[in-house]
Amino acid sequence: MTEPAISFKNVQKRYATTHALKGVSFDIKRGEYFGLLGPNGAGKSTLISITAGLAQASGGSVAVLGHDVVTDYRAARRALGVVPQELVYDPFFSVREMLRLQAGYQGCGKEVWPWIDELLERLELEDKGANSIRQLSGGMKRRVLIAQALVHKPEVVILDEPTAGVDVELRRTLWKFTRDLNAAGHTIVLTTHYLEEAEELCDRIGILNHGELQVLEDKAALLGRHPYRFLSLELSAQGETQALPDHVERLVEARRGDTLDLKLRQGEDFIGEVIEGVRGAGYRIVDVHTREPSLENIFVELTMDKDQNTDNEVTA
Ligand SMILES: Nc1ncnc2c1ncn2[C@@H]1O[C@H](COP(=O)(O)OP(=O)(O)OP(=O)(O)O)[C@@H](O)[C@H]1O
Repeated sequence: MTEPAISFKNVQKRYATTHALKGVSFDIKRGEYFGLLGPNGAGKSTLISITAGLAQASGGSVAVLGHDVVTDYRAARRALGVVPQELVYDPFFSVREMLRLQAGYQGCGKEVWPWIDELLERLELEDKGANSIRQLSGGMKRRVLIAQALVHKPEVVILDEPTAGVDVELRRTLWKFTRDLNAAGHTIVLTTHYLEEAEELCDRIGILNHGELQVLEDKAALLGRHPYRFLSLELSAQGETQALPDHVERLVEARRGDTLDLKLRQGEDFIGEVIEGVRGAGYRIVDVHTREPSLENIFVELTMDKDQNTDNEVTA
């Protein structure tokens, strides 16, 4: 099969007062680990809800492995597992019963029970299978939520902010789990507000902003395209100091105690000249750190520029 994992074609969504999606078109390739990012109110959840068949598009279409989510919804739903943000469950079932029941809703029988046990093991829930869900901690419920979306072994998995509010250890477990799923051939779509998470995990990034796809790019290319580098200088004043020269002052992003943070344009602002300028003003440089821009820096820059240049709409 050569169909993309998910194909969005001119997807539109209008609510009474909001144009939440303004014609979004792109493909998520089979087998990739895709990061869907965007500021609050950008339209990510709306796009996911339409893909999952929970909301109807006002225009355009979405297909999962070539199956239209409206006209061929059974096959589309079978191919897709969506891990939602909230767990809706019947508190009287045990974890294992609930997962088996969920598999039943998806049209699967006992053939997936070994897979359910494997999920429990890989999500470190193996000793919780017999517990009722209401006895579980928040972090364990989160893992059950993931298992629930995967009971039918969907080829395409969407994770909607899977690590919001979870501790570092569980975050690591979930990262490894999703990586392993991806390595086993599942396409992963991740939405997250933790940009370092997207930077760590994703092959390709899409950024939605005000209902439009603003960026669709390989992560490496996106990180490489950003023409900045950050320089932090730890200073100690020796006797009299003067104001920094203009060519240094205009690069200053922040002063934190004895540390000066600067943002240098690659190929235009040179570290040697900055250091000379700082020394010339009477400072001793105790330590130097340089850092390439992170996805977070790029995200802020791209989404801020858009706000300032073309759109003054305020998002939630
Ligand atoms: N049921 C609804 N009725 C009316 N407007 C809605 C509804 N759901 C979402 N919206 C609006 O549509 C826009 C997109 O919202 P959406 O929840 O898809 O954004 P998001 O990118 O998922 O944001 P967040 O990161 O905050 O979850 C927002 O302006 C939101 O207020």
